[in-house]
Amino acid sequence: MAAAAKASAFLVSRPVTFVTGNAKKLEEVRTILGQSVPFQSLKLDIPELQGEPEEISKEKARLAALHVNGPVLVEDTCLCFNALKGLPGPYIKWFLQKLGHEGLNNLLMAYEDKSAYALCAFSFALGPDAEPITFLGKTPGKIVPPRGPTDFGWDPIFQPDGYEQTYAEMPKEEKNKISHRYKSLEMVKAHFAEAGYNFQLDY
Ligand SMILES: O=P(O)(O)OP(=O)(O)OP(=O)(O)OC[C@H]1O[C@@H](n2cnc3c(O)ncnc32)[C@H](O)[C@@H]1O
Ligand SMILES: [Mg+2]
Repeated sequence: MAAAAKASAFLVSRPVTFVTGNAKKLEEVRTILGQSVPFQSLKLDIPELQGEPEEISKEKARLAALHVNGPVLVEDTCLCFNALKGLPGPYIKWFLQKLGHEGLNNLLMAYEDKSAYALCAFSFALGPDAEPITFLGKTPGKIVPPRGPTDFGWDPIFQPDGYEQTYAEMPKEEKNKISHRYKSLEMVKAHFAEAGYNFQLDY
Protein backbone atom coordinates (compact mmCIF):
# COMPACT_ATOMS: atom_id res chain seq x y z
CA MET A 1 0.00 0.00 0.00
CA ALA A 2 1.32 3.49 -0.84
CA ALA A 3 2.39 5.58 2.15
CA ALA A 4 -0.35 8.16 1.56
CA ALA A 5 -3.04 5.51 1.39
CA LYS A 6 -1.61 3.89 4.52
CA ALA A 7 -1.69 7.18 6.41
CA SER A 8 -5.29 7.79 5.44
CA ALA A 9 -6.38 4.26 6.33
CA PHE A 10 -8.56 4.50 9.39
CA LEU A 11 -8.00 1.64 11.76
CA VAL A 12 -10.99 0.85 13.92
CA SER A 13 -9.74 -1.38 16.67
CA ARG A 14 -13.21 -2.64 17.51
CA PRO A 15 -15.35 -4.97 15.47
CA VAL A 16 -18.51 -3.76 13.79
CA THR A 17 -21.60 -5.44 15.23
CA PHE A 18 -24.66 -6.23 13.10
CA VAL A 19 -27.64 -6.00 15.45
CA THR A 20 -30.82 -7.83 14.45
CA GLY A 21 -33.44 -10.09 15.96
CA ASN A 22 -33.91 -11.84 12.59
CA ALA A 23 -31.84 -14.98 11.93
CA LYS A 24 -32.72 -15.07 8.21
CA LYS A 25 -31.48 -11.51 7.69
CA LEU A 26 -28.26 -12.43 9.46
CA GLU A 27 -27.83 -15.47 7.22
CA GLU A 28 -28.17 -13.34 4.07
CA VAL A 29 -25.88 -10.61 5.37
CA ARG A 30 -23.21 -13.22 6.17
CA THR A 31 -23.47 -14.70 2.68
CA ILE A 32 -23.48 -11.35 0.89
CA LEU A 33 -20.61 -9.80 2.84
CA GLY A 34 -18.56 -12.99 2.92
CA GLN A 35 -15.00 -12.17 3.94
CA SER A 36 -15.20 -8.58 2.67
CA VAL A 37 -16.33 -7.04 5.95
CA PRO A 38 -15.58 -8.98 9.13
CA PHE A 39 -18.41 -8.43 11.57
CA GLN A 40 -19.94 -9.94 14.66
CA SER A 41 -23.64 -10.19 15.34
CA LEU A 42 -25.90 -9.49 18.27
CA LYS A 43 -29.40 -10.92 18.50
CA LEU A 44 -31.51 -8.06 19.75
CA ASP A 45 -34.90 -6.82 18.62
CA ILE A 46 -34.49 -3.06 18.80
CA PRO A 47 -37.67 -1.01 19.32
CA GLU A 48 -38.66 0.81 16.14
CA LEU A 49 -40.06 4.32 15.83
CA GLN A 50 -42.84 5.05 13.39
CA GLY A 51 -41.97 7.16 10.38
CA GLU A 52 -40.02 7.05 7.15
CA PRO A 53 -37.75 4.03 6.55
CA GLU A 54 -34.57 6.09 6.67
CA GLU A 55 -35.45 7.65 10.03
CA ILE A 56 -36.54 4.31 11.51
CA SER A 57 -33.25 2.76 10.45
CA LYS A 58 -31.15 5.67 11.77
CA GLU A 59 -32.89 5.53 15.12
CA LYS A 60 -32.30 1.76 15.31
CA ALA A 61 -28.60 2.49 14.73
CA ARG A 62 -28.53 5.11 17.49
CA LEU A 63 -30.10 2.70 19.98
CA ALA A 64 -27.87 -0.17 18.86
CA ALA A 65 -24.71 1.96 19.18
CA LEU A 66 -25.71 2.99 22.71
CA HIS A 67 -26.25 -0.66 23.57
CA VAL A 68 -23.01 -1.94 22.00
CA ASN A 69 -20.98 1.20 22.77
CA GLY A 70 -19.12 0.78 19.50
CA PRO A 71 -19.54 0.55 15.73
CA VAL A 72 -22.85 -0.95 14.64
CA LEU A 73 -24.78 -1.90 11.54
CA VAL A 74 -28.56 -2.33 11.59
CA GLU A 75 -31.16 -2.55 8.88
CA ASP A 76 -34.85 -2.00 8.45
CA THR A 77 -36.70 -3.73 5.63
CA CYS A 78 -39.87 -2.46 3.97
CA LEU A 79 -42.26 -3.95 1.45
CA CYS A 80 -44.00 -1.10 -0.35
CA PHE A 81 -47.11 -1.45 -2.53
CA ASN A 82 -47.31 1.28 -5.18
CA ALA A 83 -51.14 1.19 -5.28
CA LEU A 84 -51.08 1.91 -1.52
CA LYS A 85 -48.57 4.76 -1.89
CA GLY A 86 -45.79 2.79 -0.29
CA LEU A 87 -47.70 1.05 2.52
CA PRO A 88 -47.32 -1.31 4.35
CA GLY A 89 -43.68 -0.16 4.01
CA PRO A 90 -41.91 -0.33 7.38
CA TYR A 91 -45.03 -1.86 8.97
CA ILE A 92 -44.82 -4.99 6.79
CA LYS A 93 -43.74 -7.14 9.74
CA TRP A 94 -47.02 -6.56 11.56
CA PHE A 95 -49.16 -6.74 8.39
CA LEU A 96 -47.53 -10.06 7.52
CA GLN A 97 -47.98 -11.37 11.03
CA LYS A 98 -51.69 -10.47 11.17
CA LEU A 99 -52.79 -10.97 7.54
CA GLY A 100 -50.43 -13.59 6.15
CA HIS A 101 -49.50 -13.93 2.48
CA GLU A 102 -53.10 -14.25 1.35
CA GLY A 103 -54.24 -11.20 3.28
CA LEU A 104 -51.40 -9.15 1.78
CA ASN A 105 -52.57 -10.18 -1.70
CA ASN A 106 -56.12 -9.27 -0.73
CA LEU A 107 -55.05 -5.75 0.18
CA LEU A 108 -54.41 -5.22 -3.52
CA MET A 109 -57.61 -6.86 -4.73
CA ALA A 110 -59.29 -3.54 -5.46
CA TYR A 111 -56.33 -2.34 -7.54
CA GLU A 112 -55.05 -3.36 -10.94
CA ASP A 113 -51.58 -2.18 -10.02
CA LYS A 114 -49.82 -5.04 -8.16
CA SER A 115 -46.39 -3.45 -8.44
CA ALA A 116 -44.28 -3.14 -5.32
CA TYR A 117 -40.72 -2.68 -4.20
CA ALA A 118 -38.55 -4.19 -1.51
CA LEU A 119 -36.49 -1.61 0.32
CA CYS A 120 -33.59 -2.18 2.64
CA ALA A 121 -32.28 0.65 4.78
CA PHE A 122 -28.94 -0.23 6.34
CA SER A 123 -27.58 2.25 8.86
CA PHE A 124 -24.06 2.40 10.17
CA ALA A 125 -22.96 4.29 13.28
CA LEU A 126 -19.34 4.46 14.35
CA GLY A 127 -20.40 4.78 17.98
CA PRO A 128 -23.01 6.24 20.33
CA ASP A 129 -21.95 9.84 19.63
CA ALA A 130 -21.76 9.51 15.86
CA GLU A 131 -24.53 10.45 13.44
CA PRO A 132 -25.67 7.27 11.62
CA ILE A 133 -25.34 7.05 7.83
CA THR A 134 -28.04 5.25 5.85
CA PHE A 135 -27.81 3.26 2.62
CA LEU A 136 -31.01 2.50 0.72
CA GLY A 137 -31.25 -0.51 -1.61
CA LYS A 138 -34.40 -1.02 -3.65
CA THR A 139 -35.61 -3.91 -5.83
CA PRO A 140 -38.79 -3.46 -7.90
CA GLY A 141 -41.26 -6.28 -8.46
CA LYS A 142 -44.89 -7.28 -7.99
CA ILE A 143 -47.09 -8.98 -5.41
CA VAL A 144 -48.29 -12.45 -6.43
CA PRO A 145 -50.12 -15.35 -4.75
CA PRO A 146 -47.59 -17.25 -2.61
CA ARG A 147 -45.17 -19.62 -4.37
CA GLY A 148 -42.15 -21.40 -2.95
CA PRO A 149 -40.76 -22.16 0.52
CA THR A 150 -42.16 -20.13 3.40
CA ASP A 151 -39.07 -19.87 5.59
CA PHE A 152 -38.41 -16.14 5.15
CA GLY A 153 -41.07 -13.47 5.61
CA TRP A 154 -42.82 -12.26 2.44
CA ASP A 155 -40.38 -13.93 0.00
CA PRO A 156 -43.16 -16.18 -1.45
CA ILE A 157 -45.32 -13.24 -2.59
CA PHE A 158 -42.62 -10.98 -4.06
CA GLN A 159 -41.65 -11.55 -7.69
CA PRO A 160 -38.83 -9.23 -8.76
CA ASP A 161 -39.10 -7.54 -12.16
CA GLY A 162 -37.50 -9.54 -14.96
CA TYR A 163 -37.97 -12.88 -13.17
CA GLU A 164 -40.61 -15.61 -13.38
CA GLN A 165 -39.81 -16.81 -9.87
CA THR A 166 -40.64 -15.29 -6.51
CA TYR A 167 -37.78 -14.49 -4.13
CA ALA A 168 -38.74 -17.71 -2.29
CA GLU A 169 -38.52 -19.87 -5.43
CA MET A 170 -35.16 -18.49 -6.53
CA PRO A 171 -31.94 -20.16 -5.50
CA LYS A 172 -30.53 -18.14 -2.58
CA GLU A 173 -27.49 -17.13 -4.65
CA GLU A 174 -29.79 -15.57 -7.22
CA LYS A 175 -31.78 -13.58 -4.65
CA ASN A 176 -28.54 -12.40 -3.07
CA LYS A 177 -27.37 -11.01 -6.43
CA ILE A 178 -30.39 -8.79 -7.03
CA SER A 179 -32.02 -8.21 -3.67
CA HIS A 180 -32.77 -4.97 -1.84
CA ARG A 181 -30.38 -6.24 0.86
CA TYR A 182 -27.57 -6.90 -1.62
CA LYS A 183 -27.91 -3.44 -3.17
CA SER A 184 -27.86 -1.71 0.18
CA LEU A 185 -24.84 -3.75 1.35
CA GLU A 186 -22.93 -2.86 -1.83
CA MET A 187 -23.22 0.78 -0.73
CA VAL A 188 -22.16 -0.09 2.82
CA LYS A 189 -19.08 -1.86 1.47
CA ALA A 190 -18.21 1.06 -0.82
CA HIS A 191 -18.54 3.44 2.14
CA PHE A 192 -16.26 1.32 4.34
CA ALA A 193 -13.67 1.10 1.56
CA GLU A 194 -13.79 4.85 0.90
CA ALA A 195 -13.51 5.71 4.60
CA GLY A 196 -10.67 3.21 4.95
CA TYR A 197 -12.26 1.42 7.89
CA ASN A 198 -10.48 -1.72 8.87
CA PHE A 199 -12.67 -3.37 11.45
CA GLN A 200 -10.94 -5.88 13.69
CA LEU A 201 -12.69 -8.90 15.11
CA ASP A 202 -12.23 -9.65 18.82
CA TYR A 203 -10.69 -13.08 19.08
O1 LIG B 1 -34.47 -7.08 14.41
P1 LIG B 1 -34.75 -6.59 13.02
O2 LIG B 1 -33.52 -6.47 12.17
O3 LIG B 1 -35.61 -5.35 12.99
O4 LIG B 1 -35.58 -7.79 12.31
P2 LIG B 1 -37.14 -7.81 11.98
O5 LIG B 1 -37.52 -9.23 11.68
O6 LIG B 1 -37.91 -7.10 13.06
O7 LIG B 1 -37.22 -7.02 10.60
P3 LIG B 1 -37.85 -5.61 10.21
O8 LIG B 1 -38.22 -4.82 11.42
O9 LIG B 1 -36.93 -4.99 9.21
O10 LIG B 1 -39.20 -6.04 9.51
C1 LIG B 1 -39.22 -6.52 8.21
C2 LIG B 1 -40.18 -7.66 8.01
O11 LIG B 1 -39.94 -8.16 6.69
C3 LIG B 1 -39.39 -9.47 6.75
N1 LIG B 1 -38.23 -9.49 5.85
C4 LIG B 1 -37.07 -8.80 5.97
N2 LIG B 1 -36.26 -9.03 4.91
C5 LIG B 1 -36.91 -9.90 4.11
C6 LIG B 1 -36.59 -10.52 2.91
O12 LIG B 1 -35.43 -10.32 2.29
N3 LIG B 1 -37.48 -11.37 2.38
C7 LIG B 1 -38.67 -11.61 2.98
N4 LIG B 1 -39.04 -11.07 4.15
C8 LIG B 1 -38.18 -10.21 4.71
C9 LIG B 1 -39.00 -9.72 8.19
O13 LIG B 1 -39.12 -11.11 8.49
C10 LIG B 1 -40.01 -8.85 8.93
O14 LIG B 1 -41.26 -9.53 9.03
MG1 LIG C 1 -37.67 -5.11 13.45
